[in-house]
Amino acid sequence: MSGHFAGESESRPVIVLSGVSIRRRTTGQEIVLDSVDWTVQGGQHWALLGPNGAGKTTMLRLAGALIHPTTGTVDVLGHRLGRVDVRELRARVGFVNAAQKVPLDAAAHTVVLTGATGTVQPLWRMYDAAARERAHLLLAELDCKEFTQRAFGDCSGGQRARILIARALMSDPSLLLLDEPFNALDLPSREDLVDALHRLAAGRPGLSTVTVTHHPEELPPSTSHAYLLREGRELVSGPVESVLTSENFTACYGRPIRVESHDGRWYARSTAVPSARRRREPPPFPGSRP
Ligand SMILES: Nc1ncnc2c1ncn2[C@@H]1O[C@H](COP(=O)(O)OP(=O)(O)OP(=O)(O)O)[C@@H](O)[C@H]1O
Repeated sequence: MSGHFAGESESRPVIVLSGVSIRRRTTGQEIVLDSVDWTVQGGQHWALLGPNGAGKTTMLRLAGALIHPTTGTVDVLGHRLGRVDVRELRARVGFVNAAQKVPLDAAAHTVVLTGATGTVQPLWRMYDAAARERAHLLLAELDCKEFTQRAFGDCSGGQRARILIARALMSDPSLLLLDEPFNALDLPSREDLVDALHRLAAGRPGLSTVTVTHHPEELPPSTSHAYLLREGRELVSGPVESVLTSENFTACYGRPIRVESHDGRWYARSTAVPSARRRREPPPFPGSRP
């Protein structure tokens, strides 16, 4: 199965947003994205960060050909939105989000198979032996070998996240979009997923990924670039080490934040004393002198 459109090559950009704005008429012409430019090259691994409501998911949905811009142009895998059959294009992009509808009683292996047809329910007649074997291989690659026959609904949050990534890889996409894949994972599950994404990037040089997250701690060491978004506008973007800085995070979130990197991983913490804590003086010890 080929992961490329005819004429598509890894040296070409896989996502290009040029002067993209999005306005929501339903919310009184609210500007969701404002003149956003963004280029993702083949093999790059991007993190999209920014405060709640900054527009991260909207950018991801543009890259997944799920929505169109109000103004500006969006090219995905070399095809301009508005001039291409988006259903065909969507089938070439792996999209993972928590809202993905999945039958809870379906086995993990079945859920992965449905990625071949892009359906919620399995279309059994469409899956040949090669597809079934591929689903097994992807589950093994994502470290899910032991529970291939376990019902999706009985899997833990971390296991579910990895199963959904395996599902998204069934169509052999050259672009994988992950919307808050670490949501509600405990620490060991988070670390397993970080490790899985890192191995995925290392094992598939042609694959580009974009991960929306709130926490730099969730970024695998393979993350090559980052985009900081604030109120629908680019604050800064580029190579990860030039973007994930204390100065940029402080500007992005409007409070002092220290960002550090160790062994390829990233850590952020607020260095501000919350005003509520500052105001609340500790009560005096009973019997203590003023
Ligand atoms: N379908 C919609 N209709 C109206 N407004 C929308 C719609 N989708 C998103 N918005 C608005 O667009 C803005 C950006 O939303 P988006 O989900 O892209 O932000 P985000 O950075 O992913 O936020 P979060 O971190 O909270 O998930 C928000 O103000 C949101 O309310």
